Amino acid sequence: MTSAAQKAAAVQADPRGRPVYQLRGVSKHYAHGHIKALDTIDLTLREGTFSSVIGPSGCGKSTLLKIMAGLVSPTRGSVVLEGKPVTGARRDIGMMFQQATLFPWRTTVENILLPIEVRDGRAAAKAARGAAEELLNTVGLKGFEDVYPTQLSGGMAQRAAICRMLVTKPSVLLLDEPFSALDELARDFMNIELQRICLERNATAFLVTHSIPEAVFLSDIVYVMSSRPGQFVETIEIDLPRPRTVEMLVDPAFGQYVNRIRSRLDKGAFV
Ligand SMILES: Nc1ncnc2c1ncn2[C@@H]1O[C@H](COP(=O)(O)OP(=O)(O)OP(=O)(O)O)[C@@H](O)[C@H]1O
Repeated sequence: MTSAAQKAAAVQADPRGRPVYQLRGVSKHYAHGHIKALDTIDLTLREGTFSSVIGPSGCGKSTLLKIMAGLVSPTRGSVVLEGKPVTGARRDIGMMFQQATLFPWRTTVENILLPIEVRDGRAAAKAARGAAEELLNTVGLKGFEDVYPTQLSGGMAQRAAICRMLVTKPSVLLLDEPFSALDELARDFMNIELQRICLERNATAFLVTHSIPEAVFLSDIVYVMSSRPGQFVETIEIDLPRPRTVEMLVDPAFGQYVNRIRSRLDKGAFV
């Protein structure tokens, strides 16, 4: 069988989708081994799935995300994305952080085009302006192309940051508490936006969050992490229909998932 045929057979054999990201035995120590941040993480992210990790403060969630992004090297273990080891920043990875970090001297559209400008130069960024405007349109920021970040609300700035993440057409999205600085209403709205974007693009996404309802709302799979050194202590598949809606936040089935994760965190993740 050819490798393409083998791949197709493997996908057919597993209805959950093609493995995109694979972490095997990933551990991370800082300070010459004095701080053990992560311990033997195994993780497979499948194409088109949304996964979250939740755990106590300082358990190693951001470290895990940075290792996946190629920004930090693991002490042990391997990280493979689309069959190739992750050894540094990659074009096919999109990232979003708690703060939008837009440059105040650049307009909204210029901020969105920055990754293309840095990567491919000014001419390429100029040529991509139409695509950037299209993205702004899809997140409800039509008409804000030429305003400066100080004129955007927190939610609008994060929507611009989503566009900046998507403009290079990444195949995976790594999200480090992207909406935690927003108020609850704006956060619910942004989570619905994020879900829509991921479903439309069949994106593979991985989210770090402190919010149990947010993890349940967005995810197909939630990984519960122990306190440092972080290990996965439970993997919970969220079997709720998509698209998920705000009404589902008060659904008993939703509440059961939230309670299950909360009790797991109470029971062991903090010790
Ligand atoms: N560059 C570093 N050098 C030394 N120690 C570090 C470094 N980065 C993180 N740590 C330590 O590693 C542990 C895990 O940190 P990390 O930021 O990954 O946790 P986290 O789960 O994301 O925390 P939080 O939920 O509070 O954001 C912490 O004890 C932290 O102090």
